Amino acid sequence: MTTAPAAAATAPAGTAPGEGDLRVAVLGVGMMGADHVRRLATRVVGARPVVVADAYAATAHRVAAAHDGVRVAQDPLAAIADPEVDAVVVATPGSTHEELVLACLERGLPVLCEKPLTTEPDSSLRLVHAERATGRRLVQVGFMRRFDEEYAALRALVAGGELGAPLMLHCAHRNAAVPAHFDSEMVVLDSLVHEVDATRFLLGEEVTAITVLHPTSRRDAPAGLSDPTFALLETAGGRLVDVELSVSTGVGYEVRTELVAEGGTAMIGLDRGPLVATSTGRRGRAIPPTFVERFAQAYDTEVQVWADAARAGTTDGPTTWDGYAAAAVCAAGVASLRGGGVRVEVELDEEAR
Ligand SMILES: NC(=O)C1=CN([C@@H]2O[C@H](COP(=O)(O)OP(=O)(O)OC[C@H]3O[C@@H](n4cnc5c(N)ncnc54)[C@H](O)[C@@H]3O)[C@@H](O)[C@H]2O)C=CC1
Ligand SMILES: O=C1[C@@H](O)[C@H](O)[C@@H](O)[C@H](O)[C@H]1O
Repeated sequence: MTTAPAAAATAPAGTAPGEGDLRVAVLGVGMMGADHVRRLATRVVGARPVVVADAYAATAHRVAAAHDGVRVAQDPLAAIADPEVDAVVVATPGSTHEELVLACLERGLPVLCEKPLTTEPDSSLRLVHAERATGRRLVQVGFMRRFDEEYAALRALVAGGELGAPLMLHCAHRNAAVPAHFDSEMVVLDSLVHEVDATRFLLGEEVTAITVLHPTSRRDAPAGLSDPTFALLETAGGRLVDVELSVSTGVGYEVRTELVAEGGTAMIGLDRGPLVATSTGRRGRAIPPTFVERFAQAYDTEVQVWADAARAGTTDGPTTWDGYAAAAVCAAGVASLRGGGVRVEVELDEEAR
């Protein structure tokens, strides 16, 4: 199991390009990729974006034009082969990750691959082996919650023993909306995958079985989507984790985790920011609209940790094994869903650990 990453130095706003900066290619500059380009250009110290690539050339040109010194590569493989690129951020959809990460490994480039590492365990396992064959750690998987201050604090509480032995986690994961192509299996592969990694991170043990169920769907759920989804994870130590995933609430972005332990409970993810009271009768804290706002600090720290390690010739953070283990749980989750909510045991190739 990966240990907690060292806290990174907080980057000052607006970092000027410098000699010795890590020159980064960002592949896929949709929502996350464009956000990572902005972060590399303005907040991460010692790294800067130099090349972007996207299946839609117009998207790549629009993102490149917003930042000085960023070129557009013809395609992602050309960006990876570019001699002026030292490291790569992969932010294309999960189905494309295996080919792109393999190309980075072949060139010996450090890579920050957005979650999920891949969308099936077999392809993730191939990346575990391919990275190992290089003799180095080169891949950090984008499970950014590990870098969120609240998740780190909850993990420290568990590790410090103040709450006694953990018994259960209650998790809520709510999106106001998801893209039109999202179906019920993507909720498992793209959204639940974060809760799987958070479980492994917080409890320090593997998930061994999963059950995924659908209660009555909200009537206004998008076509192809039964919403909400309920998942029950069982861990190697006999702990239970329940997860409610709602991805079309229309409200905002809410991610909560409550730990139940022998000696007490602890909850993270309550609404943040100032408590506002207005003459119009509103009183309360704001709910962030999306993950971009809720996890802004986590993404910044994640990319800074990655860049610092890459410049030092190492890699930190979630590993290909973490990506593989999460993919194996999610594949079992999809099997559970297809089987109408049956309990499915998770198969892990322990020899590859
Ligand atoms: N860590 C987190 O909280 C989040 C992670 N993600 C992950 O980031 C990745 C991207 O997600 P989004 O930005 O939301 O998707 P998006 O659809 O907004 O952006 C993806 C971009 O990749 C481009 N693309 C697709 N296939 C390509 C290919 N073969 N070569 C080059 N470009 C290609 C698309 O044209 C698009 O511009 C996914 O792996 C997703 O799971 C997404 C949202 C949040
Ligand atoms: O990774 C993410 C998205 O892809 C996913 O669609 C959302 O449900 C998650 O909350 C977000 O963090």
